[in-house]
Amino acid sequence: MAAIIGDCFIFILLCLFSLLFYYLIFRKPKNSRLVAYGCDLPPSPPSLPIIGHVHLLLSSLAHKSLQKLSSKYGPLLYLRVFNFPVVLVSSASVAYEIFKAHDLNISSRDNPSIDDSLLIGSSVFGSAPYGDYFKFMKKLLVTKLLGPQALERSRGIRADELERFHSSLLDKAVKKEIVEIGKEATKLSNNSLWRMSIGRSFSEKNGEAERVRGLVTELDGLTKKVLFATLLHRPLEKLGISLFKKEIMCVSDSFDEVLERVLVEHEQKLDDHQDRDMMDVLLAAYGDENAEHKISRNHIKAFFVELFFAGTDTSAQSIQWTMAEIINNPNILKRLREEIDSVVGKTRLIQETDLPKLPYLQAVVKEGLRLHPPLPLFVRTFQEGCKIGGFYVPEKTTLIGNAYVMMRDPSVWEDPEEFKPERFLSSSRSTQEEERREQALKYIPFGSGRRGCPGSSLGYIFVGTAVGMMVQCFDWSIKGDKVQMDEAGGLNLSMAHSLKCTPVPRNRPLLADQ
Ligand code: HEM
Repeated sequence: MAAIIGDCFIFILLCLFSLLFYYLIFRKPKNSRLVAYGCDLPPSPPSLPIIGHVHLLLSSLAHKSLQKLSSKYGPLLYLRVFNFPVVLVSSASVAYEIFKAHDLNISSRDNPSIDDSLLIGSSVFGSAPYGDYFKFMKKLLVTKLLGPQALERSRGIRADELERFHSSLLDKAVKKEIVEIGKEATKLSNNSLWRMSIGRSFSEKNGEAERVRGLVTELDGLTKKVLFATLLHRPLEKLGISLFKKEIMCVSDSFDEVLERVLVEHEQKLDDHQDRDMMDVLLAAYGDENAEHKISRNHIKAFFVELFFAGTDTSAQSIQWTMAEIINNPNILKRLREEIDSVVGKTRLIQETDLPKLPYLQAVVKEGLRLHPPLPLFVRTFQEGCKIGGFYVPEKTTLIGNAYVMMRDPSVWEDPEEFKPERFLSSSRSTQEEERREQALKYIPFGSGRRGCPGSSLGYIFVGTAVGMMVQCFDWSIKGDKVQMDEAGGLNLSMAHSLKCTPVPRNRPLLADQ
């Protein structure tokens, strides 16, 4: 063990010396573009020699340490990862300016690339530059999976999965077992997404489903390392170092194995399929010499990894956080229940078509996402130099937007730390499109612009129906008076103590029907 620590230490020292060497030899004089733009770089807080602000960006609750930084030094800051520029944005007004005037400029993410990896690299949709490949995949994603018509077609699948979720909770309630809400919610979003995109879910019986969910969790655990690799990849790339390659390739290979099986299964049935799912369409494009965009097998697999990573845990975390808030606020639970009982009644399960008639439930979901955005930071790259807030931002600067801070900004939100769904019921909406957009940017759990989340409607459905069903059908008892709401370290905002509670069935007539 001591030898490993010693090796690591020597390795880090070597890296630092090489970087120092690089920094001293290749450091550019003050950017000449500054003069052309006639303005200076954004303010920069004190930094450490050589490494700059790396330690702040990589702290365990990065969104919180960046929150401290912005509250002390301002909403637009210039940071350094060694000699590479990062701009940190922490206010809605600066974010608005960026998305309004520079959306195209920030529509790519300059992530590190490990050849053949399905997790990071050029085949990954979320890392793809804003170009032909991205546009081709996005069009497919909207028409086959996430757009309004596609969601309408797949409604039955989600209704089925919601019923399965309900039965599983009921079973646990009868046995008086404790439920881990996050785990159950992951099953719901994961099964629904697989069935919606490849026509089947993985079997619970032979442990296949558990294994696939485990891979998404492993991927989740890697996010911090991927952020680390992303922030450091430009200095390290020059030294030929690829961070965490072994761990990343290990998870990537396991995904590869699962997805190759599904691909082969689809290839065998391709000719018989009448109603083609997303994988069929991608396979057809893969085999078509004249396809609008030529894609590889790796592109297809990487696309599915991204989809499940982006869609499963985000929705499950939101369900968990929102339920925790509801359990901690009995008045909100009471009001929510009254609304659901009056609109849905007590003899059938809530459905997603009920959601538009349940404004308070929608407000509760939005408030959950405001206080606990599953992705508190969004990361992009400025492709070209530009002027923001009167300051110059050089080309290839990494943009980090702190959505967590923007959605708790006391100058914009009343009682920002409190769970108050009513704030989303007020009808203070402006009719002016511009003002509406600016208003919207104060609320950005799904990011914004061309690279904003394409799954927001599905996300609202997952969270709204799951939370609605749990409130409609069960009372929830917990150990102690209150659920602990501490945040866990990591790139995704998860609960430090996962929500565990016991369901107690509520609606007798509904139970009798099931
Ligand atoms: C409550 C649930 C969800 C939340 C809070 C969420 C949030 C986000 C955020 C913050 C981003 C980055 C946006 C940016 O950079 O501006 C993102 C990207 C993305 N999300 Fe979601 N998401 C959710 C559910 C989903 C679902 C259900 C899917 C689809 C199955 C999905 C697919 C994606 C994809 C593919 C991207 C990458 C988009 C791109 O690079 O252009 N998300 N999401």
